[in-house]
Amino acid sequence: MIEITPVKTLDGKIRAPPSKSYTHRALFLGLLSEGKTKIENPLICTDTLATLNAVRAFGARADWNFVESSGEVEPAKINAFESGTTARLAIGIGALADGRSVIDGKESLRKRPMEPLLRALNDLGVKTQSNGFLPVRVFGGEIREDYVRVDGSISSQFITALLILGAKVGLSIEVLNPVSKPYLEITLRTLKWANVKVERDDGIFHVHQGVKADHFSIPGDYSSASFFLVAGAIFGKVRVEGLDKEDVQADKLILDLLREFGAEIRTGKDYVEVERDELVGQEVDCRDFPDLFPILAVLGAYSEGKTVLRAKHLRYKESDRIRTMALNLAKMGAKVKELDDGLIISKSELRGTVLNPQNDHRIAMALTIAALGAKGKSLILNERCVEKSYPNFFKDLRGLIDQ
Ligand SMILES: O=C(O)C1=C[C@@H](OP(=O)(O)O)[C@@H](O)[C@H](O)C1
Ligand SMILES: C=C(OP(=O)(O)O)C(=O)O
Repeated sequence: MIEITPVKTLDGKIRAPPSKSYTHRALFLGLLSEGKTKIENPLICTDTLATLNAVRAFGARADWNFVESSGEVEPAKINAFESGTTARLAIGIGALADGRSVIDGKESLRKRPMEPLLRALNDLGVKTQSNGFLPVRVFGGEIREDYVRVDGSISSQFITALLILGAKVGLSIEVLNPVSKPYLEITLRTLKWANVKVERDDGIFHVHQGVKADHFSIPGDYSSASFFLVAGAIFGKVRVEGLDKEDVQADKLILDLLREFGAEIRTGKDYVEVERDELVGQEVDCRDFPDLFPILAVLGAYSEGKTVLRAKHLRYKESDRIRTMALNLAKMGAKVKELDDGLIISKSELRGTVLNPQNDHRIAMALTIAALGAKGKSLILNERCVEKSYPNFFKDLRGLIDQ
């Protein structure tokens, strides 16, 4: 556990870690591309280690900065740890391997749904075995159809998995009720960098066969940066360097959201700076940026009036993020009400206490920021869960406080 001592103000800068979403995609597209693919500035964390291990298990020679592959995929046993992105993308890639692949994970990942992707693979003629959750067995090697419909109402990762599969075999993918839509833009952008041709026709993606990935340069991660950007809005001024203003990441929307809450935002060539101003609560549909939900709930606790946050699929992440945030913020004394699809939180005087993020990295990071303004010290249990996406989070926080 780690003790968090409240701060009076923050005024400093950090450098954003690389993007987890881009790193996953670069590694898997390197696997599917014949030859050597270079990866510059990859994120090294538990989730991307699961993907690096998977790429090796599927037959490539790979390390953090390169993947060398025949372009073919061998049957493999995959342990995705707790990485939903790794598991879903690996299940799709298992359809290419001539034989049986087994994709499994641990703890929270075994509770996260896989069924919409399995149904899509079955419709393509790929045999799978599972109860709709991990472990999943995929009997690959024969894809008999080139058109598939997929339900995107629980996760965009099912669609990303099919888009990446389509780069090898050619697929038309009809998407129903998509959530987290900007993550599809990240997928399309990395497919473009891998010279994959994709045509869009309303809700249908036509992915042409053929992938040649030579080089990826991973941009800064807005999801990880969001914790410190919100800290700037609440406690003073924070500059985050290494962020690309032109990026398509879902959580780049934190900038517009912070403006709507009332914070001062300044941007430069590769940085974003947030400064405290009068914060007023907002009603936000978080369906397209689910990873911002935990830190937006904290922002709501420091904003005048009420903040309403909604996104039903938040219950299917590393924890039930609606319940976990509501319970912990209530324990801090926040005025918070859990809804079926989100929560309502009002400006509250928070008090330090023992906080349990339920092993969910984004909850641990959000509660840490909440604790910085509480009355009295807090303890965060199992804080090492942040290593899933942001191993240097507490180091960066200490650096910011010491500036
Ligand atoms: O495609 C990706 O890289 C991700 C998609 C999102 O998941 P959902 O599409 O399941 O919401 C997001 O929560 C996750 O952190 C990463
Ligand atoms: C949910 C997340 O990632 P994944 O779905 O890959 O586990 C996350 O990073 O918050």
